Amino acid sequence: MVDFTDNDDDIFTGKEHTPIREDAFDKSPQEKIEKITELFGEIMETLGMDMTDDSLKDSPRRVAKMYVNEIFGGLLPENKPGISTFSNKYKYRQMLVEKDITVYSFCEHHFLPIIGRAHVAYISNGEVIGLSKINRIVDYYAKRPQVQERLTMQIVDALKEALGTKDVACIIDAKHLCVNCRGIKDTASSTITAELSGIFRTNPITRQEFLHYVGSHAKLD
Ligand SMILES: Nc1nc2c(ncn2[C@@H]2O[C@H](COP(=O)(O)OP(=O)(O)OP(=O)(O)O)[C@@H](O)[C@H]2O)c(=O)[nH]1
Ligand SMILES: [Zn+2]
Repeated sequence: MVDFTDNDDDIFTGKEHTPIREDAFDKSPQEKIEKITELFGEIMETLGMDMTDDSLKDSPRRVAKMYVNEIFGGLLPENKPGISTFSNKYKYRQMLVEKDITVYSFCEHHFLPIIGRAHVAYISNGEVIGLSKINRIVDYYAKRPQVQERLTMQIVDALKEALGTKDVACIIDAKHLCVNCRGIKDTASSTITAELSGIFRTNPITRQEFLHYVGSHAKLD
């Protein structure tokens, strides 16, 4: 069992915490795979699938492994990426933007994909972060059942903590398959969320500069 009380992951805390129970880690990942295999098999049975069919018989285990190890791997705090920061020796004082970060997440209402791009910016307060770590942070929080608003806030919070600055922003532009392929079936629409902190919130020029770099037409005022 993971001792969550000693974990600095924000999975249990903060306004944007992922709703997860305190006994979430009582079962090991392998135990979760076994249980989900059993339960997903029942779903397929109930739908009337022939579970002796060659192509179907291993699907429950495939889905279980995919849930635990891959698409919901961000529910395990031990998968949080190690974030290496360096001191800003070269005194770069401008904005850094990591744009067009691929987002694959899953809507917590329908468990269908959310597919899009994240654009992340920060202004160094003495520390700089390895670029790929920004992509890794996005990926870690995306790999949970999510709503896009919370995902956007979790990314900003993780970077604020890692970099020791409030000057962090994130915009996500994503398509929700629960809107596109079922229900209202609007294939054209996408969703933009923006979490702007520190100077990105207080200074319109900084905010416009960020929007200019990411080429967003979003009107945030
Ligand atoms: N705010 C927010 N809503 C989301 C997100 N992903 C999906 N939703 C919405 O969650 C809502 C769930 O609404 P319900 O009425 O309970 O579900 P439903 O009957 O399947 O709704 P329809 O999709 O309209 O058919 C839907 O309107 C979804 O579009 C998200 O990231 N943020
Ligand atoms: Zn949905």
